[in-house]
Amino acid sequence: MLRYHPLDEQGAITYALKFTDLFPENAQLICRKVGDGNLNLVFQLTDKRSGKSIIMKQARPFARAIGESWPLTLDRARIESQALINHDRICPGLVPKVYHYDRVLALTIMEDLSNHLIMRKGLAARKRYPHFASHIGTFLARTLFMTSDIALPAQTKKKRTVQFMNPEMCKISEDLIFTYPYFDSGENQFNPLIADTVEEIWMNNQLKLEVAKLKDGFLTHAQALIHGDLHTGSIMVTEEDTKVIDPEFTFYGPMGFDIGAVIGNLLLSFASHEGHTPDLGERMNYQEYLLTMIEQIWTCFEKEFRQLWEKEAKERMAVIPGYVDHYLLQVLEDASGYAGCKMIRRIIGLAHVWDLESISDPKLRANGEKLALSVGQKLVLERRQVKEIYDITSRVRQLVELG
Ligand SMILES: Nc1ncnc2c1ncn2[C@@H]1O[C@H](COP(=O)(O)OP(=O)(O)O)[C@@H](O)[C@H]1O
Ligand SMILES: CSC[C@H]1O[C@H](OP(=O)(O)O)[C@H](O)[C@@H]1O
Repeated sequence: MLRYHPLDEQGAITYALKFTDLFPENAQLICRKVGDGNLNLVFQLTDKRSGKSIIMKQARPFARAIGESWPLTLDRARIESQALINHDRICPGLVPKVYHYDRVLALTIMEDLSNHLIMRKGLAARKRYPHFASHIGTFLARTLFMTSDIALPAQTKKKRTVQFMNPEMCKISEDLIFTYPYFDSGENQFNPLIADTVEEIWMNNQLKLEVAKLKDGFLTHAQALIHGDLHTGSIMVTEEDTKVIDPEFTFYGPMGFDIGAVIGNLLLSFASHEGHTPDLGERMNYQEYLLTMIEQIWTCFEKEFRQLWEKEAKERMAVIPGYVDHYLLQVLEDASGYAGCKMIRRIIGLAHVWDLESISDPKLRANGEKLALSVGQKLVLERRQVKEIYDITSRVRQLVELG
C-alpha cells in the first residue's frame, strides 16, 4: 500500500506511469521541477514522443518556503482539487482541468499551462491583457454568486461550508494578513528604508481597529466559496486566455476578499512601476492602464452578478427591491478594505511579492513600498465612502498626484 512520501523527479515519472493512464506504456517521460510557490512541490512531466505534458502538484506536510518548523495539513490538496473541479463546472475554461487526485500522496495532476505566464511577471514587463478584465470579472461573479446563499438551497450551502472547512490555511491568512503586520512581530520582514512608515502603522489605532473589523468579517462571514488567495501569482495568462490556479486557501468567506485580492495585487503592480519604469511618461501610461483594468473588472463583475441574481436567485428575498444594490455595495466596501489589507501585508509581513522584490535598488523599492502602504491604508480607512469603483481608482490617482 502506498504511504505518503515526497516525490522527486524520478518518483513523479514512476507514479504517472504506474498509477495513472495519462501516458502510454512506451512514453518517454522527462520531468522538471517548476514550483516557485511558498507551499508545495510542482513538477512538469512531458512525453518526448508525443509532446503531451501534465502538471503534478504535491503538498508537503509543511510550508516549503519556511521548512519543517511550520507544519501544514495535507488536506489542502483535497480542498484544492475539489475547488478546481467545482470552479471548472461553474466557469469552464477559466481554471486548469484536473486529471487525477491522490489523497494519500496529497497529489493533484492537472492541465499544463506552461504556455501561459504568471500574471505578475507579465505586469512587471508592462504587458497588456485585453480580455483579462472580462475573464476575471466572470470568474468572480460566477464562482461567488453560484456558491452563495442567494443561489444555493440553505442546506446545500451549509454542507459545502463543511466540505470546504479549511481551518489551518485560514489561520495562515488570519495571522499573516490581519495580525502580524500590525505589531512589531518576529514574523514580519520589511525594507529597513521604510521603518518609519511601518512604525507609524503600528501606532495607528484607527487603522488597526478597521483591520480588526475586516478580520472579523474574514473569520465569520461565510458568504461564498472564495478562492482565498487570488493574487496575480495565482493567475496565469496569455494575451487571449486567463486561468486561475492554486485554490488551496479556499473556504466559505466574504466575497470582497477575492475581489480585493485582485484589486490589491494590481495596485501592488501599480506601485512597483515606481521602481520598474523610470520613464515618467511610460510609467504613468501603464499605471493608468492598470487603474482602467480595475474599473473594467468591477464593471464586468457587477454586470454579470446582477444578471445571475436576476436569472438564478433561489433565495425568495432576492426579489425585494433594493436588496441586490445593498448587497453589491457591501461587497465593494469589503473589496476596498481587503485590497488595502492585502497590500499592507505584502510590504510589512512575511510573504512579499515578486513585483516589488525584483526591484534591486532598495531606495527605488522603498518608493514603491511607501506608495503601496499609503494606498493600502486609504482603502482600509475610507472604504465606507466607496460607493462605486471610481471611488477607489480616483483615490489612487489623487495619491500619486499629491506624491
Ligand atoms: N497548471 C499549471 N501549469 C503550469 N505551471 C503551473 C501550473 N500550476 C502551477 N504552476 C507553476 O508552479 C508554480 C507554483 O504553483 P502554485 O500552485 O502557485 O504553488 P504554491 O501553492 O506552492 O504557491 C506557479 O507559479 C507556476 O509557475
Ligand atoms: C508561508 S505561506 C505565505 C503565503 O504564501 C501563499 O502564497 P502562494 O500563493 O505564493 O503559495 C499565501 O499567500 C500565504 O499567505
